[in-house]
Amino acid sequence: MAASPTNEHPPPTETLTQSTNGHDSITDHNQPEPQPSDAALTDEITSSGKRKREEDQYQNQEDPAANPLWKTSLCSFFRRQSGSCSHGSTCRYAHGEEELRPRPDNTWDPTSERAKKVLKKSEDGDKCGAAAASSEVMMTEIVVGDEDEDGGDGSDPELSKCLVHLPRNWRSETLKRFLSEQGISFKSAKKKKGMTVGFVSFESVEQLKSSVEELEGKSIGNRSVKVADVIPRSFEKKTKPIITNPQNDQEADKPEVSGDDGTISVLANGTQNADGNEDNSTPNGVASSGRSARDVVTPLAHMAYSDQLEQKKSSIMQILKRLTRNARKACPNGVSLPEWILKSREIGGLPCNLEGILPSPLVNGYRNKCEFSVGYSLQGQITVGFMLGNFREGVTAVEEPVDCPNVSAIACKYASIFQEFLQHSDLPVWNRFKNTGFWRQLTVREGRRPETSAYSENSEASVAEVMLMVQVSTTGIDDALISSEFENMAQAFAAGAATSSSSLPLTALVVQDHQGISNVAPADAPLRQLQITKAADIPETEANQDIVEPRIHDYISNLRFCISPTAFFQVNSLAAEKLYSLAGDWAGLDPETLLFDICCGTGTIGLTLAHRVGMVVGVEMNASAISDARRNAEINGIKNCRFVCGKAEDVMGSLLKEYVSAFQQQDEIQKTERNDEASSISEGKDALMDNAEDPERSSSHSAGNITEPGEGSSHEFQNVNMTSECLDSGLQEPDNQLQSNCNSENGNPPVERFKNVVAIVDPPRGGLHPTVIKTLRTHPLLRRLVYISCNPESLVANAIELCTPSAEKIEKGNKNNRGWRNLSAAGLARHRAKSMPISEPFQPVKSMAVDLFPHTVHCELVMLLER
Ligand SMILES: C[S@@+](CC[C@H](N)C(=O)[O-])C[C@H]1O[C@@H](n2cnc3c(N)ncnc32)[C@H](O)[C@@H]1O
Repeated sequence: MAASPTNEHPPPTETLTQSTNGHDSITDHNQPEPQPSDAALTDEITSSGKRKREEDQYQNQEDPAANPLWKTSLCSFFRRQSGSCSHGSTCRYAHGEEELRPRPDNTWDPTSERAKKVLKKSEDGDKCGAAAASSEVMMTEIVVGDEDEDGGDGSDPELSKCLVHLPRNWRSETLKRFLSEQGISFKSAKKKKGMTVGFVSFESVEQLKSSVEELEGKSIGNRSVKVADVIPRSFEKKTKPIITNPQNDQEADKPEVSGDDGTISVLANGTQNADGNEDNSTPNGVASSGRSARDVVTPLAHMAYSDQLEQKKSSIMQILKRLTRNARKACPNGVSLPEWILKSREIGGLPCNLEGILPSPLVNGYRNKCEFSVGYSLQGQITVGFMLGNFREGVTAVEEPVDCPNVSAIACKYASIFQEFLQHSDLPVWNRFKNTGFWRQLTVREGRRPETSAYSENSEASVAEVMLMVQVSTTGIDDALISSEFENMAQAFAAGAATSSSSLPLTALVVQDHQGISNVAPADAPLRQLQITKAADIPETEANQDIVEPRIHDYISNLRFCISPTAFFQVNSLAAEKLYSLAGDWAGLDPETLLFDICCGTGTIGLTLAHRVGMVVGVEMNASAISDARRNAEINGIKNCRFVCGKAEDVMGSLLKEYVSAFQQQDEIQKTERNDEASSISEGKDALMDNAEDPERSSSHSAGNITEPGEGSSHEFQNVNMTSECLDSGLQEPDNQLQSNCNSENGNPPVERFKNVVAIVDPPRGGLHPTVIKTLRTHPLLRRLVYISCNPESLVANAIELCTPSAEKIEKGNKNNRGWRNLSAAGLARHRAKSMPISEPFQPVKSMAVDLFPHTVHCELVMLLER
């Protein structure tokens, strides 16, 4: 749906009980309260006669789905008869919430959960708006007025106001037009597309007063405008070069959601919650708004850890039940419900047992990676810490990471060293509203010592290495100035580390140059390593004089892992160890197993399980992470792993085909051996070896040109042999040693050993690409799949596609049907399940939560799927 003043989608929320993919939250803050008369469209249609007439009316249309009222009301038969309706998929009414579409006036069936949510949001919004109106919007960057000569802001913050509840798709021009149409005099007006707030400045107190009176409560669409103060009310202006980075306004629409590692640098769903207290500072970082970095970053910190675990477990149970409900709904007519759905009634509707939740060995200071925003505090001070809310709602205030129990003491110290440095820097901090400035973000990554990886609450003592990555935007800034600032920064970090009460490790300092609007930089954003001036007090081993590449190390299951600046690594290493070993136990591994580690990052899962399988094939799209994975295999002396750089959706089909072919080949050989008693087993093996050694067949290829299914079989033996396979990515390692690490351990053709094919998938928050799901589901030899997810919602959505029984006849997808935009993740998955090629479905066998993120709502979920 296109955004319009009356049709705006709220940002995804971060709670476990609501979708984080945005689909479930496609509700409208600005929707009017559903009118009682709307109910006539559902509950009053109870007489079969009336209903029949309406049904006929729809059925006679060529494309009933084109009717604007199609599926805009819930089917009362379906609801009353617990999920059955004689009209099946041709019913014009929605069978459940997932099928429900919005009405032409953008309202929802008033009996639906969505309508109730909208109503609640609108009530909450009014409360929140009232609070905002009486107080302030936490936009701590100067946004009003035009820039003056010295690069500062031309407006007096005392003569500036913030307008709340504006349509998201408005820009400055729209706001100016609106104000002019209302006869409002103003000095300047700014509004960024994507935000719900705008900023207006006035020429005089009189002008401000009369305009505020005129504007307060004015209706735009179905929302009332609220007028709020801009904070901070006064800025200590600094004369700094202002460098403009012209950006596409639309980028502001990009959601700033938490990362796969539960990244805590950016927030979702922040709302203004000011209490009007003018003196808005307290020493412990609690803002006048009543909101602190601790509340925002660790919302469960006020609860006992055992209660946090209970809460997460019950949230996950609710999400898991969606798998059963949706697979039941998606089960094609005439196909019997699978056993696991029938049995789900015995376990409260769960698709399989949730066996519990594994607690994190470390509950405080467990994060080995923190991303700190750079911005202004509510007092207008340059601050390095966490944002107190969502930029879209006008919040840019950054507060120090005080009292956030998941952040390590070391990370806090580096944030504070950087803050001190920035307060004296000649270059400006990044202004999110204007997309100008230089300093943007600080990432602190820690690597632990092996011997202190024991479960200890003193995590600081176990940290041996620290890598700092500072994100900047260099556009338009003089190179000499940049170099001198970097030099000063390196000195500041080195001195700060050395003079800290217990000297801090400092292994590598990297600068990432990023011009985009959101701080989430692409993997290929330029990196530059800075030399750290060795301070006298830092022991030789901890200074970085000889470091060629910026990397740190951590240990999981007694293996050493090398981590480069942008590679993914679980933020809670000790809990990750538990996660991986659980996945390994459930995967049913043995020396005859070929293990696919899909979305393998630095190879952690595959490498920690390599000793339990015949061979590991890891797939990962981040080139640095793959390079780390190969190095990690090497430094740990692991030789039965192959790491492929590429998107899983691009390479999995080819990889599986290679191994399917290998199996088929093996079967044929075995059949020949059985049929021909005269031929010896060794002859069969020799033939295999001969083929494997055929140079025509064993030439290596890169991931970029991995053969697509059906492209010929010349790679079959070569891939089985694996003699030169490990370098099959665009990123060729020059080191021959690495190549040898990927050979089979004893030189025998590994095809003999791989009786089982198992996949462990650990995708990013959005889940697996549909192509990967299809590839895994339709691979006949893949009998077991362990799904690890940091987002149980996407695990459930993917599992719907993996576990729903096939229809007898496959529905062809309608490519022109844009109705999918209104579907929830589960609804979309059901829709896709219909066009899944006929194949044996998986069954959910068991699941377990693993808490990698104490004090937050996030949690990992592991599910075993078998067939
Ligand atoms: C949740 S992390 C898991 C990494 C690793 N298994 C671990 O535990 O450290 C997800 C990984 O998937 C990678 N990734 C994201 N999309 C991908 C895709 N389409 N194909 C392959 N890898 C992908 C990311 O770069 C990231 O390393």
